[in-house]
Amino acid sequence: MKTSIATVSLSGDLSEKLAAISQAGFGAVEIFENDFLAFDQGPREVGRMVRDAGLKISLFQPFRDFEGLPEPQRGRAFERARRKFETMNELGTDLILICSNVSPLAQGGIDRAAEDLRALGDIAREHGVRIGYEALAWGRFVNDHRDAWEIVRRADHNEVGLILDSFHTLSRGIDPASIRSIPRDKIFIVQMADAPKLDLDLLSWSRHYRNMPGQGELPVADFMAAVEATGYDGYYSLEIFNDQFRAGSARQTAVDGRRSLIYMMDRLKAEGRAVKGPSEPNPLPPPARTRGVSFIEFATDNASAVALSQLLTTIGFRHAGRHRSKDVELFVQGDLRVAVNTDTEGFAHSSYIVHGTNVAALGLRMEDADATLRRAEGLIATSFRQPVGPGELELPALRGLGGSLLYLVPQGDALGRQWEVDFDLEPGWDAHPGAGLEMVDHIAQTARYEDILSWTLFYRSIFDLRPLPPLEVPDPGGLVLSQVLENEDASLRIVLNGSQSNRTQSSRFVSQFVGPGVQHVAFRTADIFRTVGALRANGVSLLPIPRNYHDDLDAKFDLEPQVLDAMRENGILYDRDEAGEYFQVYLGALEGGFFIEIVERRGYRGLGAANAPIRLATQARLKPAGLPAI
Ligand SMILES: O=C(O)c1ccc(O)c(O)c1
Ligand SMILES: [Mg+2]
Repeated sequence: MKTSIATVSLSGDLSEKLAAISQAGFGAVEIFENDFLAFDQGPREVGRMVRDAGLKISLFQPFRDFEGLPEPQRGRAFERARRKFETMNELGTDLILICSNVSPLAQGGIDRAAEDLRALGDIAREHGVRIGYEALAWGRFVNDHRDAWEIVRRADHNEVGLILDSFHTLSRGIDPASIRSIPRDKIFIVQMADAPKLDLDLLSWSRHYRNMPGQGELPVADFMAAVEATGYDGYYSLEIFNDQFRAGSARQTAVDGRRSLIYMMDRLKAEGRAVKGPSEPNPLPPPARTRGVSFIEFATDNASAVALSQLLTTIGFRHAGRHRSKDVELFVQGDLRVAVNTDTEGFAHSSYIVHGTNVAALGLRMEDADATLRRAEGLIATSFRQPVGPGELELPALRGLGGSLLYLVPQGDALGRQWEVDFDLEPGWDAHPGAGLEMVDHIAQTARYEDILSWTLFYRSIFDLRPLPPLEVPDPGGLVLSQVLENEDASLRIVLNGSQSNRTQSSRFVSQFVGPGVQHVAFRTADIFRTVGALRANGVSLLPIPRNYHDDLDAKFDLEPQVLDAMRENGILYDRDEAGEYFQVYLGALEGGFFIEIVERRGYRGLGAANAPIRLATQARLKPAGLPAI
């Protein structure tokens, strides 16, 4: 697959963009005219910079408002084009994009447009360049690739071809199958973009909300499959107009872009919908199944470890053992494994220095850990290794959110032995029902707002987690975007939260406390009332929920009075969906803002989104009194 990306997709100046694009492994770049015009070096120097970065220029764009003009504008448009061709010769590119006319002066008429393109094709040929015609979704007369193709067909000129752009086709609901009957040599380049479904005018939607294939909701795979069916073997070129990407890290956006194309192509191949060219690299290992969370590892220091260990013990964990060669203590309850790492060297220690006490690593149970590692590397994720003691297990690991680690824990024998091999364990260490906490229900990670799409793609492409429709949750300090991802059997649920306001709990966690990372973990119990009873007997205080909330519950749901009273008394939140019921309770936060949630799920599938604003408001209100520390 030949990959390319438009400079308009990234932040920074032209040289920063080129460095990021080259580093992410793209073969080519579309030079967006503004990036060139605003740069302080001439076309020859820019061409050299591109080649020095190991890239080609796939396209120079856009050339606007060309076809179907009356004189004298028509003559001027030709003159303008001639000048661009000269620039292209100096840049060292042979393809320019002409987007369909949006000018009120445009006259329309398919044959008039075809004649204009044919005449321009002659001039292009003299300059050794080609022109590609693209239907903008909001073009005045041409807004559909089928019409653009008819114009190109009638222009009947070697130097005149079609440019397809998934956004323009899919945003208008045009069936991409219509691409299958276009001859491949007339498709000069294919631009790729996805987008969330929004009820917005086409131009604003396109200019602000495009995202990478696989990050949005448009049927980009069907579009790409249709292109593949033609035998097209040119560039897939990302053209992503997105406000967050313009503000984010160019390097990250470029990596995400390459990841998205590799992921899309891999999906198509797996479904038998892509042409397998001889030059294609080996397919990625298929996404291996995740089987829930194996362990959670905190990085901390000796002083803070006291409070953390105490918290774990009061909620029913027992100390189960100690690492053979590192300062790591293991705590166990039900299927839960929590490691508290106070080592003064290695990864956890660096994590502690940077973030303070935090969840430095998560262990994910993988059906095939090695295959997942290879898949992740194929999707240009960063793997991680650190020295292990003699005879100790080395788990494959990836860099995750905020620099944390995701250990890929193999299933079967190795999994069972992981603790025995590396830890000195106390007798009966793995049979401890404690307060009834059995497993991890979900992990909530807070990210920078502009990084949520990036991590969504990460979890989706590598771990095959399915993103649910994103939600906006009100916090007293602003809105929080909440993106849930889950695996097939919902044994792994990850919630990504991020906010544009700097006054929300999420933003304060990122900017003032820990940085991007795990902000809360929800443990699941089979009986929340019993668990809460045990916790209270241990002196654990729970987040008190306002009376109004439970009065409203009473009005909304037909609950037993004793159950409602018990919920009121213990600050238990409640929700119900067509599949069942959900109970939630929150503990106070540690210094830095990490907190624990406890849930009971009776068939219910969601995460209690309706209760999140109540919880956020309560945490914000109690902040000065010290229950939740943030
Ligand atoms: O928004 C635009 O103007 C614009 C310009 C060039 C393109 O290729 C495109 O898809 C959109
Ligand atoms: Mg385009």
